Amino acid sequence: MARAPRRPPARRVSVAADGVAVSLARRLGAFSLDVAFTTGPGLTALFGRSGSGKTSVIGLMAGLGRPDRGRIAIGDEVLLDTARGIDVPVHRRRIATVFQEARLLPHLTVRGNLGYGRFFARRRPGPAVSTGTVVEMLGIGHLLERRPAGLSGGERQRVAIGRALLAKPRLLLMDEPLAALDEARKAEILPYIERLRDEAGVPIVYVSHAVAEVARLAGTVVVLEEGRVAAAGPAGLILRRADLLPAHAGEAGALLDMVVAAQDPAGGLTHLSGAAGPLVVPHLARPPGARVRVRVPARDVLVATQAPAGLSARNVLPGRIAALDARGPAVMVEIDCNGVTLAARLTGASVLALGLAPGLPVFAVIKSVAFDPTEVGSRAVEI
Ligand SMILES: Nc1ncnc2c1ncn2[C@@H]1O[C@H](COP(=O)(O)OP(=O)(O)OP(=O)(O)O)[C@@H](O)[C@H]1O
Repeated sequence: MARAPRRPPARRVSVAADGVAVSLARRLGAFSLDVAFTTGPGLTALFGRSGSGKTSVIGLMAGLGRPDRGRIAIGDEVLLDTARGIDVPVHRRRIATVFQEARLLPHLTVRGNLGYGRFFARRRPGPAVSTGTVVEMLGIGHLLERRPAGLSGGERQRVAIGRALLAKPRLLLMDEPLAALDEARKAEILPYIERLRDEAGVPIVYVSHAVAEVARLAGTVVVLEEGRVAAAGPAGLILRRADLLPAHAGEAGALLDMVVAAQDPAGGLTHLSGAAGPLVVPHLARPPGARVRVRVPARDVLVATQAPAGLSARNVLPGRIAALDARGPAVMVEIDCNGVTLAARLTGASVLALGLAPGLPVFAVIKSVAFDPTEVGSRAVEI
């Protein structure tokens, strides 16, 4: 069995100019929360299994409870510092929260609910985002005169996001905003959250326990386990490392930033290009030139030491073994494909039989069924 060299600890993100620095400690009955992390300027996922403390962190950040010890700063503005006696009241924190349930005001129309968000922005400094911009970004123009009861769950969430944005927040907290929606509604709302991330200019802290959702949306991932930060860093690094995702190790995989190169409607295929090499995936309804993020789960990658022939898989990328990490019966193999790291999950026996070792030239074979169109993210900017 291949033994991996000990890895350095997870890389941590640096504090961006408008990033958020959080440290919070609180005892909640038998549960003790003690976390410290910083966010990037885009979307940071708070990721962990049920009961790891995600909602508790969001609640303390929103000011819905007080930590025993803690500090929260957005850029250089300190909202909470228990050591210095600073505790900015909730209504002056300018942190907006979107919950699982949209919590719209039922007697008001969508327009009225959005107006309610604007009401809070009146005396807040900085340029106001226009209602028209928010309505367009979230695709809710046709809903303005309707009441919440007549909207789908996904539509209600889009209105709740719009209302939150119109309150001119400095930070948007989203606590599992898709959890109450079925798969079709989730697929419908994800592109709007991507636009929000890329266009609204407000940092987002997004709670989720779904790898696919985090892979699609996050620039930075903070992994919580039993009230502690188990790992934090760029999404591409955290999500491919089974050792950093103990509760989700079987779902580890690489994130590839790619561009739609060409469509092949007759074959029902889309050709993607990226630094790792070209990939062919089932048809994606995106125009040529669109930037996408593709997740390649490690369990869907095979490793060959010679260029495979007579293979039905279309996606074969040359590379070199970068690292081997034995985890129980499985070995996580990192493959450097032209500067992009792919991960493959092999058995120890396969690693021995192939004689895999760092530096060895190999071919990563990706089963094209690995590409689920609903898992492919859009990105207008680097995330
Ligand atoms: N007020 C409280 N008193 C006692 N225990 C609490 C309190 N609030 C939360 N807890 C406990 O803290 C732990 C973390 O809960 P939290 O809701 O933050 O987790 P989570 O990661 O958001 O979970 P989920 O994904 O299920 O929402 C749980 O064990 C919960 O029972």
